[in-house]
Amino acid sequence: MRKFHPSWLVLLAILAVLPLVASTFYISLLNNIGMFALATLGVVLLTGVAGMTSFGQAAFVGLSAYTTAALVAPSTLNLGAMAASPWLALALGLALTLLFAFVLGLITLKLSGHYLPLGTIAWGMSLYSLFGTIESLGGHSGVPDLPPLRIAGLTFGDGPRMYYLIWVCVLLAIVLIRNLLESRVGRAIRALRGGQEMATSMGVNVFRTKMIVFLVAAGLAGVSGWLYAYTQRFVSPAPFGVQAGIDYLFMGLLGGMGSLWGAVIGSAVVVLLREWLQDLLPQLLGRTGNFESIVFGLLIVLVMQRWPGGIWMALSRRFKLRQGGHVRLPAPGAGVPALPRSARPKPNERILDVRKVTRRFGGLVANREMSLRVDAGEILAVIGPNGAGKSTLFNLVSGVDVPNEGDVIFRGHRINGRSPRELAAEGLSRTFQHVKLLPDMTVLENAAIGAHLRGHKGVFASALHLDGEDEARLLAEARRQLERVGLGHELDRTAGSLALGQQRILEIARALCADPCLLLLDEPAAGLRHKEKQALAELLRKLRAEGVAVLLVEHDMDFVMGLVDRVVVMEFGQRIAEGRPEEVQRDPAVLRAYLGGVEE
Ligand SMILES: Nc1ncnc2c1ncn2[C@@H]1O[C@H](COP(=O)(O)OP(=O)(O)OP(=O)(O)O)[C@@H](O)[C@H]1O
Repeated sequence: MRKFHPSWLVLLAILAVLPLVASTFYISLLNNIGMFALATLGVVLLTGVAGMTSFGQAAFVGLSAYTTAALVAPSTLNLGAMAASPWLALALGLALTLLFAFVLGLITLKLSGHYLPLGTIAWGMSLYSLFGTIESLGGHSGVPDLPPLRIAGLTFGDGPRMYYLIWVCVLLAIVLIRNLLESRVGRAIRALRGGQEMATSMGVNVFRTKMIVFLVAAGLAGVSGWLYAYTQRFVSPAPFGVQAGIDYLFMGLLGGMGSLWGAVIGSAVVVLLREWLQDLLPQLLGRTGNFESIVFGLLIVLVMQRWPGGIWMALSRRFKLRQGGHVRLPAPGAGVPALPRSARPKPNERILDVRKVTRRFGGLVANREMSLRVDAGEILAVIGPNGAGKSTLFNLVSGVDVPNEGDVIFRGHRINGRSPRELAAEGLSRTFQHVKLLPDMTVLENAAIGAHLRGHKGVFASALHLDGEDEARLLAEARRQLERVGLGHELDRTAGSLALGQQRILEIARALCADPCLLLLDEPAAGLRHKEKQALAELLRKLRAEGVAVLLVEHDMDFVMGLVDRVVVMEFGQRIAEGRPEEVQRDPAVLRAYLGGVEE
């Protein structure tokens, strides 16, 4: 059972008491804060957690609000008593919002860089225009006279009852999303920020995961829109334009994109400040105008400059609150059944066989008829001067790139053109030349991303916290691998606080969580101190003894020569030597390549 921090009780008590002491005016402000917070939670999830900037959240709120209005307002479709059911309005509002989000997601989520935010602006503008042009929905004048919300004989006006309903929705959303983010699916969502290459190499279906985030964010906007329609009892296009989409982003930025509570704080700051400034500024300046927008602009610049993590981050640092939620740390030896393992290769089984691969970039031949093989329980290093073609070869083997000619055979199967995700499922796992960890996530969570394909629970089970056993097994596996590589005492630390050497070892633990039979290491010793290199070499020897095949691309000769079984030397895209370290060190072609000449 998940433990709740005592501050939850305090918060619940405050939220319960507020409408009893606040005036009607402040209750309606609190209602607005709650509705904004719901939609902003979606923005935090999309932009803060998954790294996809969206200006289109307001349009989804509007879609749901308009669906509700169309069903329940007497001036619109007038579908009779059945259509006036708030549950039907909620279900249809959500369904339509999710359908739109799905279609828009299909079109825009494959866009990268600034094309995605531009895409969200485009659909935000289109939906806004659509709301204003449908005459049966009142055009730009909107839909008036929605009936109040009635559930189980109770009427929810814009007073305390509505307040409780809105804030129950907000708290429920926070709990469900928090559960989701601390699960296997949540780690995949958070991995999106570490770059698609890392996520996909760990077996994450990047497009599907983006779509999940997108739909969850749209669903939150949908609930917010439904509540909005019943609270305001009037729906017009104005609150759902691109400007409103920017406001949601501001709320997230002000509150803090790194935390779900940032959405609540940002919404509260914007709603309250706007209200006060709208009264105060005209009095101070002696004239009316949209002055609060100028103040907001300055405020955003100031907050971003002073507290780039937003107000929530600044507060939690000030009061030393824990960041990043509570990881479900598995107890050591807690009797959690181990995850099933794939069939182990036999000793000396041929794991990787690269046969005469050629890769051309225009007129440049980066790899020319390159061949090499790696067996189980063997460490092979590929070395060569800068530009020799090592990274190209690494990309061809890891599924990042496809050879023009030749074959890459992995455990007897040709894998040319297979995606890194498919290769991860087959037992090929990798680390990166420039470490790709999620610095704010714990060591344990980072490692557990590697076990993504070995878990099965999806979004609903995770959000409802019905993934207990699956999650316990994944985290126990992550713990086992961290102990295997010597990081068992750092489970709860954030990955960003580790030294580079430990980060590289953490990447190896993450790769091991996938239960690989081939480890691909891209310059694993780069930037390490002497002692860290020794620790890394020790670990790789241990893995070799356990039957793992290791292929590493490396520049550091001392590291390579003292560790590996065989070396392949490349120059100008070709293999110029292959053999045991002591053999290649004496090879005249190798000496020529490295020293520019050899004395006969
Ligand atoms: N995507 C690409 N497009 C065009 N040329 C490329 C591409 N990738 C690599 N090359 C070229 O292929 C050659 C081999 O590059 P590669 O990065 O594989 O060498 P390397 O041995 O890994 O070098 P380093 O040790 O400096 O990383 C270089 O001349 C490089 O400029």
